[in-house]
Amino acid sequence: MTISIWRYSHLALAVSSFVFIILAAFTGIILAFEPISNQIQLYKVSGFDEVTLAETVQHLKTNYLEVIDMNVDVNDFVSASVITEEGDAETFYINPKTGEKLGELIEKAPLFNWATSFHRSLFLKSTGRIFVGITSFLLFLIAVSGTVLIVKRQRSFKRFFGKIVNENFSQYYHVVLGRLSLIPIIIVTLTGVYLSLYRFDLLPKETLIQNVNYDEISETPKRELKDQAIFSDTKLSEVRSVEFPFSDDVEDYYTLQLQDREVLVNQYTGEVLSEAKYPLIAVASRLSINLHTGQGSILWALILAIACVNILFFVYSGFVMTLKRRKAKLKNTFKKDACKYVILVGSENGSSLQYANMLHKQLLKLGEMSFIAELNAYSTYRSCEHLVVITATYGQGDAPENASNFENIFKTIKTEKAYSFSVVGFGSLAYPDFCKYAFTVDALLQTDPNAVQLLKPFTIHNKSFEAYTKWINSWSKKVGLQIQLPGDALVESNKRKRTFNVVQKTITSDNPDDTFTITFKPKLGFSRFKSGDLLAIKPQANSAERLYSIGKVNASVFLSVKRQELGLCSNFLNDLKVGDSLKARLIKNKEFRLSKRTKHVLMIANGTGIAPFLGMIDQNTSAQKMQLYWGGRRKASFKMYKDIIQDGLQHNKLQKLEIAYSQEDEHKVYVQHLLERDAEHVAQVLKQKGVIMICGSIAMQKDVLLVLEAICERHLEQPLSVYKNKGQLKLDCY
Ligand SMILES: Cc1cc2nc3c(=O)[nH]c(=O)nc-3n(C[C@H](O)[C@H](O)[C@H](O)COP(=O)(O)O)c2cc1C
Repeated sequence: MTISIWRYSHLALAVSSFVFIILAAFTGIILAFEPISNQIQLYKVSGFDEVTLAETVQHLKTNYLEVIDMNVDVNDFVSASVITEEGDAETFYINPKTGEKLGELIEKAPLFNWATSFHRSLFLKSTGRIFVGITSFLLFLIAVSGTVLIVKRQRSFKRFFGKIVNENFSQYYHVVLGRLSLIPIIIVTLTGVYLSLYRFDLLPKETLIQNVNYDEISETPKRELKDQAIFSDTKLSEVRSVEFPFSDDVEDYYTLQLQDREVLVNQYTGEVLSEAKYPLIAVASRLSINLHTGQGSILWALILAIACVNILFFVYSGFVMTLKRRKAKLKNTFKKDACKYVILVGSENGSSLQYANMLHKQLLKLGEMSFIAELNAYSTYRSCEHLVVITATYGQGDAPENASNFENIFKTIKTEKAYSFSVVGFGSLAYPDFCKYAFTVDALLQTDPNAVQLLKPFTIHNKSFEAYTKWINSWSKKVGLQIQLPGDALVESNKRKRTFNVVQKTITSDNPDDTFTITFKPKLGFSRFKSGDLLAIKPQANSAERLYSIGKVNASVFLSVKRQELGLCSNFLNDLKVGDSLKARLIKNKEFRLSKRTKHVLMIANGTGIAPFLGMIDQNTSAQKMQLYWGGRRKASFKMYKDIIQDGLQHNKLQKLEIAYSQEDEHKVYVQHLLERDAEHVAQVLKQKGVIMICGSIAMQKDVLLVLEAICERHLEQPLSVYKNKGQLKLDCY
């Protein structure tokens, strides 16, 4: 699949450095805990910020025989190297307010020692340091290319932190965490590169120059430390270290390392003999070390640790996405001009490609000549009789990456003979321009005089396999083929099957629509499923699984099934009798579960789509406000659901029931008509954070969504996608 130069760079950089990145991130997590463990040691005294340098130096001079130096570290712990009254040379933490010993210096734990060496050089000395420096730079480039990809995805810089639709775990968190970790990662990589350059002396040299005029040094006027301005006016928090005079000789002075400069001070008079600002390189090096290691700040160290964990996640999720994209490869057996069927695909992340490949493979299996290509590779197809375009939509109704040039190429190509075309759009209702690019392609194809539209553009929300199967059925009927998709590949996981006993079943002939309800009790009392989940049934050992939306009624699995004349699974279920058992899989369908926190839910269904809602009504113990709009053909169609509904109404589990019959009166009434009639009420449900759930046929879903879109625009002045993004619209149509 063609990918953009930015995505390619992002991927190539990641592939070339991921082993080093993993090692650096892993050791980085360990090292982030070093400054944290240091800081939680209690060597910082209260009121530290108020202590003056004069106070501490005086205490040190009084308490010890000799003082060599004193240091203040990033944690504000003060240490001193002294000769004690007993004549021992010692270095320890002191209380700056008294000069007394507080404790021994913190020794670096062996784990941190190990991690530091590994993180810096992978135990490979200079060679390792070079690798680590390069890895740091590559990670910086990965962050930059990732930023460009996010900007492109969001279609503008301004929307960089805008909402991301959660369609896929890896992709969603790769982007969301990528944005959050961007700044820390850029800082940690740039400082890493800087420290490597510094270590290898590749930065310009700047040295600190001090000029002491030894001829003018004088012992008078002698002053007490507290009267020497440089000591009494300097707070300890401004000091990095103090080197004490080596002897009483007036030419030996104090060397004060302050935060921004070095000052040399006459030990008798307190006169500043010389002072110099640190060179920029030294300041930058110190800042780099602090930013890179998190020294001195628990918060920053924690941010760095989280960024390192995120880096490990990016490696994982990046590879998951790449493998998914690579899985969707295009393979042709025949030449483009020899094929009767041509499938063109517009895809960015590979899922539409997988679906298109399924059709391509099934056509080849049936002995048909099929050719598959990306939309950007559009060309002449001499033997093409049926063109199928399967395309996703990106941005604001734009083409996916591998279809970006299709419109231009299309305009340059002249077809020579008649062909049929059908367009399938993959998209998501979470975006305002649902499957818009599919409609663009359809309109474009209509401009070709040789092209005849075989089917209207068909839209698929959230990669619904059921919806795609439905389209395949319509299309294959039109072209005179019998295509059966190997659904297992997409929907079947390795989860184990359970045994269910049939405890209730209605008789199909009692219902005017050839529909029945059937209830299964899971064996061994299994009850960890919810209304809205799916039951996957294989009617025969080698057939594809069929999925049914279930209701949980009386802790059992409740299905409503329409028997199809030639339907393998519906007839298999219809032949079951009370007492029979069945092996099937329960699939969690999180997207169509009803949260207990939802206060108000408006349920819309037609036909057998009522099943999950009957379960939700039956389970409604938390006083949720439930309203049901159901569409059926005749009054008799409703009979088999009546008991559960009446029980719901009686016990106030269901507050409102609206039914639309399409074949009872002269005028056909459908659910969307009732919704239109109750437009203000529907708008109120959304406005008050209620949820709308739709279950049933795709055709009904389409009509209902059009009405809901219009209601949102008219009454709420917002597109429906806003509510979809907030989780207030849940769909399960097939
Ligand atoms: C950044 C982004 C933008 C999208 N924009 C739209 C859109 O405008 N309209 C739409 O219907 N779907 C949109 N989608 C959903 C995709 O079209 C849908 O997930 C599709 O199945 C992806 O197919 P692919 O994996 O073949 O690229 C968008 C998805 C992403 C990640």
